[in-house]
Amino acid sequence: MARTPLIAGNWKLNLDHLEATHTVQKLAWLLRDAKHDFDDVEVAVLASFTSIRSVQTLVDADQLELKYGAQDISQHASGAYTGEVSGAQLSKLGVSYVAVGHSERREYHGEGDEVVAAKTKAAFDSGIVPIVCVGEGLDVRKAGDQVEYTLAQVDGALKDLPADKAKDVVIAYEPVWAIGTGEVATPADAQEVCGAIRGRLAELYDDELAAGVRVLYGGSVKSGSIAQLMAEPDVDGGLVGGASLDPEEFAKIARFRSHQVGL
Ligand SMILES: O=C[C@H](O)COP(=O)(O)O
Repeated sequence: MARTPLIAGNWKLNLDHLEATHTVQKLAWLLRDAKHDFDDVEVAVLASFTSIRSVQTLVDADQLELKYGAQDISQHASGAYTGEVSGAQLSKLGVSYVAVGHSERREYHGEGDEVVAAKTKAAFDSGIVPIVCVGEGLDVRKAGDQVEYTLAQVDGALKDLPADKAKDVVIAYEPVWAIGTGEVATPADAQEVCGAIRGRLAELYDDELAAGVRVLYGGSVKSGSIAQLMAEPDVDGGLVGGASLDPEEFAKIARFRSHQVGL
């Protein structure tokens, strides 16, 4: 089954709404004439809550072929949860994607499997596709337990998720030791775990569902490394942090096909 590659930029705690507007304008301009190598690649940016409305206005007004999303979602639908943002609120802003279970949420906000599963469900309940982030830390990698550790996170995030939702989930394998460190996983490292994730999806659901789910790699992705990562059979895109703040670099990443070997 053909999977549409997804290149998603996670801006994290960067860019106010004016900077976000400028970044999207520049990105759209850089990608405007990329039709030949870009047609079937989806590009998205995950903005701070304060920027989403501005990004929406721009994307709608200029009919940009750019998706956008949020970096977090409340597990609750409404109520006395000060500071939280619900799926319904995000959905009203035309959000397509939301990151769930990012390692920075797990580490700094104590989000464990239960919360990640609840947020995954909350996203689907509002018609938003969750990008579920999983991946091991350095100690786990050194012990050689990266596959087992990451698959346990996949099990936790998808617990009780029915197949009609799971078929649309996006999973991002982000080894924590590669995030923001400049140390990108080798294509073989990425493939090992991304392939195992697809295998686990086949066990949890079935082969057909597993074959349709997009599995991204994240961790110091740059324009110089994306093409080789994308050449791996089970890597369907990138979740890009730092490099997504630079529209020129991010556009180059999105146009990975133009610098894939042999093209
Ligand atoms: O969500 C994105 C990842 O945390 C990767 O961030 P990075 O590209 O800055 O390493």
